[in-house]
Amino acid sequence: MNKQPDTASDSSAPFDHNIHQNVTRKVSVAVIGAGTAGQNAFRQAKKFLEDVIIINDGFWTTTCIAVGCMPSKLLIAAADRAHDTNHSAEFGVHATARIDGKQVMERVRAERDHFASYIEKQVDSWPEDSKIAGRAYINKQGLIEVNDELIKADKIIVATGSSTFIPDGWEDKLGDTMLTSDAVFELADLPKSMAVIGAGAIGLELAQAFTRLGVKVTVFNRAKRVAGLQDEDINNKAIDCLSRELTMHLGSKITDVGQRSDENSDKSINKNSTVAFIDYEDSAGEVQQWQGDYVLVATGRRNNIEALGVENLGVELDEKNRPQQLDKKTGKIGDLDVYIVGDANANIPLLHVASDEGFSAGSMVCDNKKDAYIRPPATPFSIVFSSPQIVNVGMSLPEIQEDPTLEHVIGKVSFDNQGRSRVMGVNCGLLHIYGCKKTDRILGASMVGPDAEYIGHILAMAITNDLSIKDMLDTPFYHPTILEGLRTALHDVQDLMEIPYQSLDIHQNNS
Ligand SMILES: Cc1cc2nc3c(=O)[nH]c(=O)nc-3n(C[C@H](O)[C@H](O)[C@H](O)COP(=O)(O)OP(=O)(O)OC[C@H]3O[C@@H](n4cnc5c(N)ncnc54)[C@H](O)[C@@H]3O)c2cc1C
Ligand SMILES: NC(=O)c1ccc[n+]([C@@H]2O[C@H](COP(=O)([O-])OP(=O)(O)OC[C@H]3O[C@@H](n4cnc5c(N)ncnc54)[C@H](O)[C@@H]3O)[C@@H](O)[C@H]2O)c1
Repeated sequence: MNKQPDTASDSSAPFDHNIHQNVTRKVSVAVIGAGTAGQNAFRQAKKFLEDVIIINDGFWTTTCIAVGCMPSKLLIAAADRAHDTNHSAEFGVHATARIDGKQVMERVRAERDHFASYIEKQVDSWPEDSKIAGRAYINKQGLIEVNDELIKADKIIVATGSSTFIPDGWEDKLGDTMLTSDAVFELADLPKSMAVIGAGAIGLELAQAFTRLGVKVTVFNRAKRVAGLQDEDINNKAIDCLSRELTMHLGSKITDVGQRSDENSDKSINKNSTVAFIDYEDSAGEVQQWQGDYVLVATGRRNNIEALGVENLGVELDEKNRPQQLDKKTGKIGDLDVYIVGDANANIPLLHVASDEGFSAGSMVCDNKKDAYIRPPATPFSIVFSSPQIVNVGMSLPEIQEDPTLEHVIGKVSFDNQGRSRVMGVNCGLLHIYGCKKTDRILGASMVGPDAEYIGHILAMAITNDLSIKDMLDTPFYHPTILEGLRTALHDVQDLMEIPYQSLDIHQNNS
């Protein structure tokens, strides 16, 4: 736990280094948090500066590898194998998967540990005196308290990540029947049943994976929305595709959660014979109850900043603990010598963003910026690894609609009958591309459908590199691919444009 503010040495002046205290170290740069953002920041700063330290509480192998991106994708990989085995009858291939739950979970952990070992090796190679294992707190004097140390740093990079948000009281009420993404990958075996609360990225990915592995999963979400989709048509299509295999109570209101003893419960899962329950009102307002082995709480994540003491450095936080005056390119806060990067700044809590921001902040703290490379803020881009995948790129539809100068058109393609998607039996989906009428450029896109991760990458590349729709349509699309669906949507955008397609005329006039 964080230490409390040192009231004995209270000071109203932020970052006041003149206050006499028993400083144990003075360094140029302190990085707090050794996840992806912090490790990148440390490595980059260390290239140019000797006296850089990194302080971390908990494991040093990053959230992404230990409990995030990688174990979740490993579970999905096993689930997809099972799903394909069990759903090949339409191809005339009949099989039933025999799922060994213990082996599934063991592989998830073994492969996760394999990835973790590379990070461990890297951290091991850093000088011992530059690493401190412990929870940091920034005191009223702007000094870092950690273990028995009091550290004065000229520049501080905060990379403390985020944690699962659990609604008040649920942890106590659910006890051992509650899971979060931190605990779920430690399950020794697959349970029989599970509720997943939250239909965001974490909830959807894990709910579908466990369903495909034979667990009876029920998803609860308070909004009639999945993955936070903001384009109604795409949201409705995603609900349509996903609900073909997932039981989802969208628009439901949870009124209570808890655990109770049940003699019929599976003792191999729960030695105390307890089961979890959820009292809820369904979307029609009917009072209902769910009962099962576990409740996986996936109700969002919050940045780890509330009790860190960044206010003592002069950082202002809003009511949601988001730092004000954040330079999204570098993580720098106003003109302070403070950088807040990765999930800690609550801007875009995704791995590639944490990685880039950490690298940029690590470059910024070096005096010799000649060798520094500040990465431009990435085009917004997210993928939910459900089947079908859900992707958002660039500006969202509400953002575009808010700006009347962005005269937009929406190019569409359905994947329900798209050639290759149908061949592969993955034909459920919809892509919307938001194009700007005047500039022939893509403003953004939202999609649910097969191969969405690749379509998303192509669209992100087009937006980042300012490619026109015409540039994209002049690029070959191989036949038969799912990506041909992207071309159909681009053609649809073009047909709605005020700029006529001129490729042939231009070439002829110039020759
Ligand atoms: C289940 C799950 C699946 C995900 N899947 C994806 C995905 O597929 N793709 C994707 O892009 N993103 C995914 N994410 C998000 C991604 O994992 C995060 O955006 C990313 O890991 C954040 O990195 P970070 O460096 O900001 O924080 P972290 O890696 O969390 O590092 C923060 C570190 O700071 C430490 N710390 C906190 N407070 C203190 C303190 N006071 N003193 C010292 N140390 C402290 C923490 O213990 C931790 O070690 C997923 C997340 C989860 C939970
Ligand atoms: N593939 C990926 O890139 C990936 C995968 C997993 C996680 N992540 C990252 O992790 C972050 C956190 O993911 P998340 O899914 O936990 O959060 P989220 O904010 O995306 O989704 C939380 C969901 O829980 C619902 N919810 C909240 N409180 C509720 C309640 N009391 N009852 C019912 N529903 C409730 C919300 O309506 C929302 O739909 C994401 O924003 C993303 O940045 C990314």
